[in-house]
Amino acid sequence: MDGREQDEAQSKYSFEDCQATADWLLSQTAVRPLVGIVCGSGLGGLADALKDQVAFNYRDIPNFPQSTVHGHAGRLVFGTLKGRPCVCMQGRFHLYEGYPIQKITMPMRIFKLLGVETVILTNAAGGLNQDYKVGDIMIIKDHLNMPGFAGNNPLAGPNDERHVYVCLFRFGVRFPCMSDAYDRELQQLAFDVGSELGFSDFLREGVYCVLGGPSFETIAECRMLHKLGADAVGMSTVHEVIVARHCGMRVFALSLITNKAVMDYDSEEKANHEEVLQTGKQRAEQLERLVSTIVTRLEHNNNFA
Ligand SMILES: O=P(O)(O)O[C@@H]1C[C@H](O)[C@@H](CO)O1
Ligand SMILES: Nc1nc2[nH]cnc2c(=O)[nH]1
Repeated sequence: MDGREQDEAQSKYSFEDCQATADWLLSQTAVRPLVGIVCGSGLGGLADALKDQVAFNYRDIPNFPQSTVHGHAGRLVFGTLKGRPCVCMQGRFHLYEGYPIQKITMPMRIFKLLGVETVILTNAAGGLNQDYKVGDIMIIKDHLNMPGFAGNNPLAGPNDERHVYVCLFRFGVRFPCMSDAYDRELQQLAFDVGSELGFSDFLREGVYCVLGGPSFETIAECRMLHKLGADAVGMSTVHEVIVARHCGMRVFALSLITNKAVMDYDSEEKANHEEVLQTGKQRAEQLERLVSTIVTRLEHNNNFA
């Protein structure tokens, strides 16, 4: 996209558009969520854990994109997790679906306007770290934003300063900090909860690298990403994190290691989406317990970036 196209894309998802969508949702449900959850590939079962659900198909929500990927149901579910009001995206959007980056991250701004304070994101990822096993859950402590290196950042384009000054920092500043993108207290909380639940054997922490997809990586690419410091590779999350932090929400993110990245020319293994969904099913119950227990321990947050 050139600069003009980027400006156009950005203006299509303006504050007013997001506000209209948020107002529509708030008029349809009495739930006032403080926690927003994004389910990764094959991890949509998390949404089923919500009680007293009010659910919307993405196609029925004004201005909302549509899910096109198998394993992403395309529903926005409001409800409570152990009494805590939540909203859960059962299906997310990816760059490779052909959407502008501003569109795939728009739900983060909707979360903000709904009153969400803490965002919990999950994804399926390939393990680059040689100590990782399929089924491990990696607490994301940092990221490598490869599309961002090439100028594809969800915050590119005009920054609506009006809202910075007039609307109580609803969106955010021109140059947001990302060295504190992943909340350290929440990472510690996740380790504590994981240990109480007996999950320590498969709980890790590491660096997630986002690529555009949809092709999986070559062997040379996996080797390079590992050398650059990535522990896991995927096709999502980072863009959402940037927008969530831009508008001042606290962020916690998890990768389920659904497959081992192929690093060796002698290997017969081949990354495939069926394996990704299958591993999601196998770890679904533990992931759900981990996330719902973390949610019950969250404190109120006013951490504006
Ligand atoms: O939405 P996530 O990041 O969990 O989805 C990953 C990346 C691709 O969409 C898909 C590949 O199997 O899983
Ligand atoms: N890019 C990428 N995304 C994934 N999502 C799940 N596994 C993988 C993988 O190996 N590579």
